[in-house]
Amino acid sequence: MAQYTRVSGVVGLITLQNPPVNALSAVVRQGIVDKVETALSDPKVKSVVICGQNGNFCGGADIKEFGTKMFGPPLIPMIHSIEAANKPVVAAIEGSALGGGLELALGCHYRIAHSKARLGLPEVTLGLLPAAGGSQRLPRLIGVPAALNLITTGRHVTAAEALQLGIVDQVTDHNTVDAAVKFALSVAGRSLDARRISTYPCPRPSDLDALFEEVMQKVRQSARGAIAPVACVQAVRAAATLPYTQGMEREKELMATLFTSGQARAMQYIFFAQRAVGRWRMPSGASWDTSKPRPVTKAAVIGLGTMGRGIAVALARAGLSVVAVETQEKQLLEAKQAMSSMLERGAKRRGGVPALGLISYSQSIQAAADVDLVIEAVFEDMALKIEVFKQLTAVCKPGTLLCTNTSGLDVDQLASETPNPELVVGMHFFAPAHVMNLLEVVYGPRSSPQAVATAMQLGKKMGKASVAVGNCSGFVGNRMLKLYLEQASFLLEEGATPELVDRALEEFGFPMGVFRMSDLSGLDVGWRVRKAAGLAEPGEASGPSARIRKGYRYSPIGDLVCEQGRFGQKTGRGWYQYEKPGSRVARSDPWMHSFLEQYRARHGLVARSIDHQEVLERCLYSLINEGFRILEDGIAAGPEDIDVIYVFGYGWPRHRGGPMFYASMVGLAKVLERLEHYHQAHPDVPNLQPCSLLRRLVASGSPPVHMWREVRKKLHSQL
Ligand SMILES: CC/C=C/CC(=O)SCCNC(=O)CCNC(=O)[C@H](O)C(C)(C)COP(=O)(O)OP(=O)(O)OC[C@H]1O[C@@H](n2cnc3c(N)ncnc32)[C@H](O)[C@@H]1OP(=O)(O)O
Repeated sequence: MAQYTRVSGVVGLITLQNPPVNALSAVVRQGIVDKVETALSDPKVKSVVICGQNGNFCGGADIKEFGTKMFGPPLIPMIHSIEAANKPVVAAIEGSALGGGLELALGCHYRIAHSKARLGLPEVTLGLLPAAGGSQRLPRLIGVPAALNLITTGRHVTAAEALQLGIVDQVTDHNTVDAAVKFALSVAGRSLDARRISTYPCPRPSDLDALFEEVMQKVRQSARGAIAPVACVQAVRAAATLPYTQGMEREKELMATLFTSGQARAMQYIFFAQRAVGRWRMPSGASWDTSKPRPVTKAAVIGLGTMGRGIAVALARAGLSVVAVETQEKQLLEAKQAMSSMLERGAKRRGGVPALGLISYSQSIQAAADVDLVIEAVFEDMALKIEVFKQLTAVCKPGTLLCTNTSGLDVDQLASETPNPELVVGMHFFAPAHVMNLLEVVYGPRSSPQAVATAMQLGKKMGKASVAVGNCSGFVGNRMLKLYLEQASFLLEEGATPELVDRALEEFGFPMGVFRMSDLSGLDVGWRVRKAAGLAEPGEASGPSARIRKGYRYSPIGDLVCEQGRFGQKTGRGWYQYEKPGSRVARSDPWMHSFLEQYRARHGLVARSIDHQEVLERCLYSLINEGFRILEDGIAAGPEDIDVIYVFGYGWPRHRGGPMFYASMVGLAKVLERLEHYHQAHPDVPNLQPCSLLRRLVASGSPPVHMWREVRKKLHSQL
């Protein structure tokens, strides 16, 4: 709703009231319409200020209303009536003015923002476009190039940037409502002819066609099949080429297509999933609302390889005091240099001061004596990690949380080597750790809820989507990835090329196909893991047993490629060839094609034609099937956890909502049928056998994603 008061005798103050972000629900819209009318019809009122309750202007349309029947006054006429008012209306922007919130502010005649406010049109991140006039007013106000940038990326700008761009008229460090009221008093009675943005001509750059062509090309390339960014460009083009009313018609048309699209549903699902994972729950029943995190102001990072460096930088950026420990002097000096330039580059990009002073460096683990939390980031080797944990136990003050950065080692085994296993959790960061926005917080059966709460809060402070998951080999992300990689290798054996597989996955929306991605991360990492697990065997054995391990189908192709010293980009050769070691542009490699032909010939395999659909079904459905197993095992609390992990950590296209959401969009019955089909065709691949939760969900009528937890609970209670 909205509250109305008269202040300073002549200013009508309208306060939006819908905690926590004053979203424009039907009741709020009705409130605004009513209170604006009251203010405009009151002869004592000379000007109006619109603000939001609790230091937050407005987080935009109420996203929860999107899937439901819309009630209440629509946004567009509401904003028009504000703009058409004959008394000045001033928006007092604190907190955020996003989406419909900024569109409301653009309908006002003036905008005053607090210096800490954030403004933006993030609709594109929800699969939409700013369709309450935002796509038509913003270019008229700040010009086409700047508006295109904001609308197609959805990025939030600071008050300072908003002032520079001309979105706001004034920025204050003091009470924003007071400043807006003062401003409203100063402009009372002034002509508003020049303040109605919809009446402005849209500034037309001379090279309009070239500009739109360039932006459209860029957007199509980075959108990877997402339709909203393309529609955003089309809407801004309408602003630049059509009169306002026709532009509004075009905006409406484009929005109608987006609003009901599966992509918008997927992106809105991810918006809420990202928030839902913060409400974590452990199988013991302990949860986010019953477990209080410990304060962490000082942390240590042990081991300054690639991961350790990124983690230490991310901690310092989050404002923590960091002790960075590396026992090798040369490594320590290199790390110090690299981390300083990472911090400097980051500060330059974001604006601000690099947090160099927050990091102290040491060669001795003793330096971790007084920290609240340690993140061990040494080499992925259990014996080494156990040794480091022993030293930490001897050195650290009692109660220090011991976290291990591992991508799949047994957190519980490590915990059992310490006298206080309840203080041990896994923190699986993704490389580069100062850039990637995902963190898997891994709890073992003995991790205390407080340790989990602390790691989750720290992850949030570091700006990462943090997901609490149970302990198993590969946790959630890598456990599922293993099956995806495995299918990709099988497809090569059966006749596909790396190019074909990658093209199918990139057309689906992944930024890189599986083989290009493996070349980027380094093929030797997985090879080492397979050797340690007794899977990779040296030499080019032939015959049926060469492709069987532990009774099941195994593809040694990746091992053979590594035996050639082809580790990907870093060696200039992998699944593709590169101009030189370290180059990034993957080029098709005739060596690989003849290697695959020889491999098939040696193993008596006859290449067959494989299409994109088979690539997608085999790679994605096997990964999804493992996702269902993970839910069944209780390793992830719900499908949202898996989807957030995949969208934030594994490049799953956001507009497809994550693997579990995607499965529900495809139809669970179809996924089940295709898995059954492929399992019949490949009975030596047990992972293709559909898991019982998937079968159970199909048997219960394929309920929507948010109901899967219930079905799983019933399944468990019957076991
Ligand atoms: C007719 C169609 C018109 C469409 C135009 C639009 O306006 S589309 C919406 C555009 N707005 C946005 O995309 C903003 C979304 N919100 C945010 O980015 C952030 O919430 C925030 C405003 C920057 C605040 O961030 P903060 O970290 O402080 O809080 P949370 O993100 O945790 O949010 C708190 C709870 O509020 C819920 N929520 C936030 N925004 C909305 C919204 N627009 N509609 C409905 N609900 C919203 C959010 O889900 C949190 O609630 P939970 O119960 O915890 O999920």
